[in-house]
Amino acid sequence: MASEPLLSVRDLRIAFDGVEVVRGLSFDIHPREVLAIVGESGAGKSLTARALLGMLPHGATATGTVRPDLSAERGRRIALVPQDALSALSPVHPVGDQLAAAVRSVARVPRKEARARAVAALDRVGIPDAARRARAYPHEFSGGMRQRAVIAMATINEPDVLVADEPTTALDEERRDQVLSLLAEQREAVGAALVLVTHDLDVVREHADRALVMYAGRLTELGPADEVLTRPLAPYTAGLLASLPEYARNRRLPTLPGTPPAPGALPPGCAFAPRCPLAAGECHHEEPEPRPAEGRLTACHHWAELPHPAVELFRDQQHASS
Ligand SMILES: Nc1ncnc2c1ncn2[C@@H]1O[C@H](COP(=O)(O)OP(=O)(O)OP(=O)(O)O)[C@@H](O)[C@H]1O
Repeated sequence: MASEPLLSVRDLRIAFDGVEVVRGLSFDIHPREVLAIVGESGAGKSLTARALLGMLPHGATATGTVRPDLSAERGRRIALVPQDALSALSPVHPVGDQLAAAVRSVARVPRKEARARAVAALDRVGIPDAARRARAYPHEFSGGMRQRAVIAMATINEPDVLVADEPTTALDEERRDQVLSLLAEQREAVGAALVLVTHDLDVVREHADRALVMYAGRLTELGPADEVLTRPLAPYTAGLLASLPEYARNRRLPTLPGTPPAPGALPPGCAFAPRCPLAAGECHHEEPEPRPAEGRLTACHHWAELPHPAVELFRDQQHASS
């Protein structure tokens, strides 16, 4: 990507009680791009997203750098799209007042102007009769309108970076698509980049420019989303793809056997080796570093040996074990 990065993360490490759960992660975020962070539960996706916002949970210690550090300008240059629209809004203040307060928290603008921006933001996300609705309380909004209101809140100050951590997990498929489309449209409207944490490869396919695949707190693969999803270079990415219903339909067993290692109980070498059909030799004693490969980064000693299509790797493994 030609542009100067908006944010550069270098050697990010996050630990609890001395046990590292994010283990030396480096990546950039470019202006206006959608970067999806994917991987199984526990991979460190949420903590990475929270580190960008300067919102790590109590007890976490972090080293490494995020430059520039936008966390002091949270709400203005970087903003969180909350997961749960209801709890993100205060029940005791009208929605428009909450949006106006978000404006005034980062800029000295007169109340009237903040109020006008709040109404414009509600209008922009498609809330009908926004001037009147701005005076309503969250409980007077439907679920869909609340969702719209929190997206308006996240984008009202036109941040450079939006961070959305599984923004649609609690929603059914139809609502999920609506919220993601609205988020995509609003991101475009304010010109922000989006860091999108998700389990859902369909969401990545549809909405992301680049995909950062994480496994056991490390970068496994990073590259253009369509390339990563159609021709993965890392066996772990291939395993995630092999688990999709479109590939798994005709099989009796889940196609990515096993579970990720617990933090603090990592195998020697590559953390994915115990689940990897290609693991051999150095995989069991040397953890692979992310290296450039075909215009991407991949952390695998054997990426060049992946079959095409890569999901065949897991089909073969299944036949061998059944
Ligand atoms: N507050 C905490 N205290 C202790 N350990 C934590 C805490 N938060 C996260 N962890 C541990 O850090 C690791 C990474 O957590 P993280 O939430 O970033 O994973 P994730 O990839 O986002 O998973 P999920 O998809 O389930 O949200 C996990 O092993 C988790 O147990």
